[in-house]
Amino acid sequence: MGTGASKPQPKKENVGDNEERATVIQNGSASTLPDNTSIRQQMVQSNPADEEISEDIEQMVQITQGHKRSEQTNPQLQTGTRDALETEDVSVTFESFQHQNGTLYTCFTQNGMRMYFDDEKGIVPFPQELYSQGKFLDTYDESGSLHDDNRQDSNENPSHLENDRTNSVHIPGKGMVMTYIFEERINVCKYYDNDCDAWLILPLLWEMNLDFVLHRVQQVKEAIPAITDFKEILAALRLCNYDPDEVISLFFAIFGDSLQSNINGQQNVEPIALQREISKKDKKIEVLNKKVQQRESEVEALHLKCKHLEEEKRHLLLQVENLYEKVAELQSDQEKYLHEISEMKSKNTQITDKLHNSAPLKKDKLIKMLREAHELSTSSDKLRVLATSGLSDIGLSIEHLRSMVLNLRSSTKEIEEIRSLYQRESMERKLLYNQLQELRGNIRVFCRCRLDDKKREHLEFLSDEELVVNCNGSKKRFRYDQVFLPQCTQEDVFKGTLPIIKSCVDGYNVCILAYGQTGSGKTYTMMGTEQKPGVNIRSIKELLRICHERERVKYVIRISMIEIYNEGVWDLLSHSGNKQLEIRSHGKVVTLPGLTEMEVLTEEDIKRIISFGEKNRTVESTKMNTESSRSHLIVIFTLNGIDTISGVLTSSTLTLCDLAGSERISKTEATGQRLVEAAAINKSLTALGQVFTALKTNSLHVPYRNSKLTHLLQPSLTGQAKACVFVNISPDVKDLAETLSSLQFGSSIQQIALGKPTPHSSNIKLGH
Ligand SMILES: Nc1ncnc2c1ncn2[C@@H]1O[C@H](COP(=O)(O)OP(=O)(O)OP(=O)(O)O)[C@@H](O)[C@H]1O
Repeated sequence: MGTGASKPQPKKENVGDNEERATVIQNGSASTLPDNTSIRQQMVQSNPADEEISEDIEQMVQITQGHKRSEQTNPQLQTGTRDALETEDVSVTFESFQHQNGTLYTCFTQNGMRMYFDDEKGIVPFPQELYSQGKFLDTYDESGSLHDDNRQDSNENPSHLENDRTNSVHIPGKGMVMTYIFEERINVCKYYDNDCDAWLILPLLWEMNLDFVLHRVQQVKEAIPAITDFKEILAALRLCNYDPDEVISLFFAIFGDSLQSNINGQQNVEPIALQREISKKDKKIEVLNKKVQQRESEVEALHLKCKHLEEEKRHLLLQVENLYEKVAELQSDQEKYLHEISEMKSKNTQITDKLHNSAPLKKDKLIKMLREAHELSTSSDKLRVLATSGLSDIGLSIEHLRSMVLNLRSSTKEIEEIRSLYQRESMERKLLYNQLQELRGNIRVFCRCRLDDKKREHLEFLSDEELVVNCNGSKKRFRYDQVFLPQCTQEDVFKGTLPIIKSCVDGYNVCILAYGQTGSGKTYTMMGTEQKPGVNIRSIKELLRICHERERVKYVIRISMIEIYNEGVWDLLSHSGNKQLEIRSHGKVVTLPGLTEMEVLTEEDIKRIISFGEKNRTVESTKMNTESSRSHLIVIFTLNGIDTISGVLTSSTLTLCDLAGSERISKTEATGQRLVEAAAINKSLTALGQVFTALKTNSLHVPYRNSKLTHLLQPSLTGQAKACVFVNISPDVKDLAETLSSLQFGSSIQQIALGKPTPHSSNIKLGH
């Protein structure tokens, strides 16, 4: 650092404390004392309010110097004082004592005696009684180390310190770790700013121009070439007191062996950037997960509201119907009354006419007639009142009816609005769920090791994502989305496939494949046993469960079973037996005309149909003189759904594929029929590898048609699909070469993303 001789020296850093502290070291000679003007200048510079204290200090320094000088000029000085001053390293330490009433005392210790400056009395010993009424702030001794009477070492136990400094962070490979902002004394590179007349921190980029710093950054870079970001290194250097060794150990402690493998050139990935990327993705996944959950509950709420409104609408319609009936009844009553009134009126008229026209009547008859006329008039009045009230009832009912019809209209409108909102929310939920899947990768690769009591010292399972194979003294490390240890259950394994099975119900084509040498556990993983069912039965059970749960969508599920043997495609569900099929393509649509499809409603249906297909497979295998492990078994479920609320149609397929054994021809020493089989398997598995490679390199042409297997799987291995590959391995050391080859195959797929998946209307048409 280019600090000019005339420039003031930087003051000692006093981290996290506003109080000024100063230390003056006197090595037996007055000439080694720092210039007291300089000390004062530093203190004033850092805090002008402390000018008063600095004057005290100046006075004390003068006293100390005077003391020394007087000792030189007066050899008769008291012996005790002389002895004390003649000790080799006589030091004066300045301290600040904070009284609980806020008063700050500036003290100094000389010859073991703590003194302070009193305004009236001058320099006097520090009163004993004050010790319990306040505390000493931090001081530095001559070695530069910090003393603090009132604190413990902050490195020992951070938990007692303030809580807002405590936090946690996820470090890939280490999980969630606790963090704490420590308060430490460190070296800081500053420059002298003439304009401010102060020492300021040199910004990172300029600091890089200093030889001192550059040299250290270079040292770290040379030791760990994987860390290329110089700012990252410099930041670490700053925190480690510019000690490159400490930085190197720090990086190794954090990033561990991944740095080592980078040094050995086995990977090109920059670990820090990658780990940050992973961290970011993890956070994004977490946010998306929350959003998905939120959307799901919103969709559920809307669905409930919709149901409720439909119920209300039905209820209102019933009421309207009742009212119509009541109005009709009242109208007929009204007509009846009106009719009766008119009849009475005509009767009345007739009687009056009779009275006028008839010859003079007898008195009795006249009285009787008058009474009758009176009665008629009274009942006519009554009828009129009844008719009037009937009419007003009708009016009221009509009014009620009208408001109900209006209500009905508005609730129909509301239902329509909710329906469109629901449609939007459903789409959004699907998109979010899909984004989540995309982040995790549309192709997930799992490794599963068969359960075996054989020793497996050549296999080391580092975590549930990593395993190492010891091969002739060298170690090969493989990383997958998940590694299932031999003791993992069928349930554990199935859990890994759950998310993509859910996607299938949302309208995405999904494919689950098991790859590995013969006997490595592919069939066990896919089919399983009666007691321990594998992915096939569990996934379709889950499909049925989700379909059943989504009341608003009506699904039809169909199953078909295919075997690919010697590049021939066979329908295993055909009742006529031995039926070979042709694959046809129209653009991206793949069809298998004549393929048998059966509708399934329950788990029992599926078990029955699959066991029928397996029997067919065994019969055919016997006829063809082969073993089931020499062919690929493909079970396809087609899901057609219609959303009863939004009317949206979805169509998707779940393809479950138990591949033939992947062992190499050279190892099997096959001849004749076996050689033909092995060549066909080799061809199809090589084609599968080529398809994955083309996808990995984003090739314009993906060679799906190189084998029947890849041709058939095309809809499940394109941008619109999601796939999951199980790499099954044997723990037996004699299978080491095949294990390595399978693991390498899995690793090559691991780095592929299928592109952006989209739900679609069916693009694999079966049985037409
Ligand atoms: N994880 C496991 N736990 C218990 N048994 C297992 C496990 N994996 C495989 N097995 C058993 O190992 C034997 C071979 O497994 P499986 O038939 O599934 O192998 P495969 O890879 O399908 O062979 P192939 O290619 O010949 O069909 C079977 O008896 C199976 O039950």
